[in-house]
Amino acid sequence: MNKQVEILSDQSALVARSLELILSKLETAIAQRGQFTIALSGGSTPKPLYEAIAAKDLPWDKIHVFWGDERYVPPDHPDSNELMARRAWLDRVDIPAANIHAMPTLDADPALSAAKHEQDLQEFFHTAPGEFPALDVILLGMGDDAHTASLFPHTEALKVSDRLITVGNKDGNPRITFTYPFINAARSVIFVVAGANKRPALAKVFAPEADDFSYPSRLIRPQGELWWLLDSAAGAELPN
Ligand SMILES: O=C1O[C@H](COP(=O)(O)O)[C@@H](O)[C@H](O)[C@H]1O
Repeated sequence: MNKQVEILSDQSALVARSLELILSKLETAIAQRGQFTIALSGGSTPKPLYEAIAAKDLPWDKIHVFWGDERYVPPDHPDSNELMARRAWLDRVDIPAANIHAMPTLDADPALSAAKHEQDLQEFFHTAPGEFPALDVILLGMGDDAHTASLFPHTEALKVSDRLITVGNKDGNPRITFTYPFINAARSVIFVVAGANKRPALAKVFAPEADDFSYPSRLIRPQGELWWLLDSAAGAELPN
């Protein structure tokens, strides 16, 4: 694992650096493999980044968009991660509908949605059950409880290591989420984290010793690159 930590002066510098890094991974992926695969995070932090990506002139037909997690709500619900990304980015550019690989959220049983999405991913990446394909970039956020994607502290999703997709649990409400081994198979994992409220969780995630099940972002140890892009409010108390 190649881990890099950058602390950016403010939110706009954080967005600019995140954009620069993603565009460099996109250029390499398209030059080497003819397409770029990226999984998006939800929450509030990445919205200005998605708006900045939408303003670029990119080869949209070669870009495939996935989500690292989704709230179990219809795609037009205000809490939907898909809706946020569509409004901020995808609805503003000429990306083919077939390149948008949203997580299903309309089944009676979230486990069925997770299984369907797993199958979709296996078909897209031409992988067999039990194999973990490598996305070019997985963007992640981190909650102030150190959750990432929908891998929440002390939940069953943290024990799932034989699948790509599983059902997360946020205070009793289901979510759909990438599993940690699937995230760890990515070529680049990029955390984008902002705000002073994230400092205590970051201290635990960066500590040499702490419990992975209490601080799930610690489980993210990818085979490829691991980037932590932080604004100065989030990164203020990290050791140099
Ligand atoms: O619930 C979620 O929260 C995390 C962190 O969100 P933020 O608003 O603190 O940036 C996010 O990464 C995840 O995708 C989302 O579903």
